[in-house]
Amino acid sequence: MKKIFDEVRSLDKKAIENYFLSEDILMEHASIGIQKYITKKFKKNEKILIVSGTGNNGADGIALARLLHKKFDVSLYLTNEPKTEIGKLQLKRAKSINVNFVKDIFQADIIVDCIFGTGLNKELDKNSIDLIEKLNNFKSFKIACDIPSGLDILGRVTTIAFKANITITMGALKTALFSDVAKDYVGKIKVAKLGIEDEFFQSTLTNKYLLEKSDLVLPYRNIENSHKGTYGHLNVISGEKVGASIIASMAAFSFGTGLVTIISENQESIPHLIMQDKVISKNCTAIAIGMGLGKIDDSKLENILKLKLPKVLDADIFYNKLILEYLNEYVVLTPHPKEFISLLKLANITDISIEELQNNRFKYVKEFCNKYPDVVLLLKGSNVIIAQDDNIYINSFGNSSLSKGGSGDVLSGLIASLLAQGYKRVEGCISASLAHTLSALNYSKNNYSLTPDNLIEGIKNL
Ligand SMILES: NC(=O)C1=CN([C@@H]2O[C@H](COP(=O)(O)OP(=O)(O)OC[C@H]3O[C@@H](n4cnc5c(N)ncnc54)[C@H](OP(=O)(O)O)[C@@H]3O)[C@@H](O)[C@H]2O)[C@@H](O)CC1
Ligand SMILES: Nc1ncnc2c1ncn2[C@@H]1O[C@H](COP(=O)(O)OP(=O)(O)O)[C@@H](O)[C@H]1O
Ligand SMILES: [K+]
Repeated sequence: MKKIFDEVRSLDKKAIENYFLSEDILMEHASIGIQKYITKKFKKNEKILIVSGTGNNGADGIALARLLHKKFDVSLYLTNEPKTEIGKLQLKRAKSINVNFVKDIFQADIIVDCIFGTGLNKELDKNSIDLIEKLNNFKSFKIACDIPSGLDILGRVTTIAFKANITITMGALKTALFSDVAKDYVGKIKVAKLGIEDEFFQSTLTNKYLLEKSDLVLPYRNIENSHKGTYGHLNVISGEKVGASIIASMAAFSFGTGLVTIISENQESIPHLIMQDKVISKNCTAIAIGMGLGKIDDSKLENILKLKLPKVLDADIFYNKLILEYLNEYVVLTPHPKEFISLLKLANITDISIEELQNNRFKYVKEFCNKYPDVVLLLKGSNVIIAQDDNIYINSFGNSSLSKGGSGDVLSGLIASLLAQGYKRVEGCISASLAHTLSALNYSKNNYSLTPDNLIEGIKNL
C-alpha cells in the first residue's frame, strides 16, 4: 500500500529545510516529472498546449514549456501574469529561450492543465469556468498537473473541473484525488518525484493508505491434511429476498469457505452447493446478515447480534436502531452511502444528505470511527473506504461495471468468507474488497454487462 497525505505543502516545506533544497529545485523536479511522461508517451511532432494560471501550479507549467521547448511543438497559454516570485522567474527563463506564447487556447494533441493546483481557495470565476469547459470539450489527451483544476483540497468540485486522462501529482498522493467525485476527473494517477528521497515520505506519519494489487492476500490452502471444517462455516441469515443471501453464499463458497449455510425459517429453493437450516450452526465461524433481510423480529435479531462471532452487517440492518448496541469488536459494517447516512443519524452523529456525505466521505467516516473505534467500517462507493479507529485504506480499483444490484451482496459474501476462514476484520475487508474490484477489472467484455455471477466467476481466476 502507498501512503496518502491530506496536504503536502507542509511536507514540501519540511523537506526543503531538512535537505537544504529550494522551491526552485522542487519545481524543476515537478516539471521534469511531467516532461518525462510526455517524452516517453508521445511523438516529437505532436502539438502540446500548456495552460498556466497565476500561482505555482501555473509556474510548474511555465517550467514545463521551457523543458519541452524545441523537443515538441509546444505552446504556452497564460491566463494572466504570474503572481508568485518563482512564477515570474520561470516566465523570464521561458521568454529568454523564446518559448512560444499563444493568446488563445486551441485543440492540441496534448493539453496540460496547470491552471490551479492545491491553492484553489475560492469559487471559480466565470473566466475560469469558461476556460475549463472549453478545454474539457477538446478531444485532446489531457494531463492535469498535480490535481485537476477545479477540484479542491477536499476533492470536491464546486462548479466544474478539468477532466484529465492522467493526473501527475507532485511528491506524494493527496487525499483529494480519492474522493468519489474525483474519480471522473483524475484519470490515472502518477506521482512525480520532487528530488526528495522516498524515505522522507515513507517515514512521515499518515493514517491513510492507498491499496495496491499486491495487498491482496488470497486464502490459499497451505496444508493437505485438512477437511471442510478447517476452512470455516459461514451462516448467511436470509430474510425477505433470498436472492441476496444466495449471491453472498455463492461468493463465500467460491472464495474458500468450507461450509456455507443459509439460515431461514422457510424452506427456500437454493443452489445445491449451499446448505440450509432454521437455526445457527453449532460450528458456525462467521455470520453475514442484512442483505435482503427486510423486516425481522427484534428479539431474533438480537439473538444473532449478541453471538460472539465475527459478523458482516449489511443493507437493511442500517435502518434498525438495535445495531447501535452491538457496534463492537466482532462486526464489519458494509453500508453504501444511503445506508451510511441512516447509520450516522441512528447513532446521533449527524443528519445529512447523501450529497453532503459524498462530498465529505473521509470526514464522516472519521466521525463515525471516533465514536465507534472497535468497529471496522467499509463505506462503498467508486473509491471504497475501509476504516477502523484512526486508520483508513482506500480501494480505487472499482469501476462502474459494479453499479448493479447484487454487487454489494457479492462483496459481503467475500468478506464473510474470509472472516469465516479466520482472517482478521481489517485484513479480511482489504483482501475481499480487492478481490471484488479486481474481478470486475479483469472482466474482459463491455462495461455494462457484468453480473454478480460473472463477478463470482472472476474470483476463481485471481
Ligand atoms: N510547495 C512547493 O514547494 C511546490 C509546489 N508546486 C506546485 O505549486 C502548486 C501550488 O501553488 P500555489 O500555492 O501557488 O497555488 P495554485 O494552485 O497555483 O493556485 C493559486 C493561484 O490561483 C489563484 N486562484 C485560486 N483560486 C482561484 C479561483 N477560484 N479563481 C481564480 N483564481 C484563483 C490564486 O489567486 P489569489 O488567491 O492570489 O487571488 C493564486 O494566484 C501545487 O499544486 C504544485 O503544482 C510544485 O511546483 C512542487 C513544489
Ligand atoms: N461506479 C462504481 N465504481 C466502483 N465501484 C462501484 C461503483 N458502483 C458500485 N460499486 C461497488 O459495487 C458495490 C455495490 O454495492 P450495493 O450498492 O450495496 O449493491 P447491492 O446491495 O445491490 O448488492 C459496492 O461494493 C460498490 O463500492
Ligand atoms: K492543475
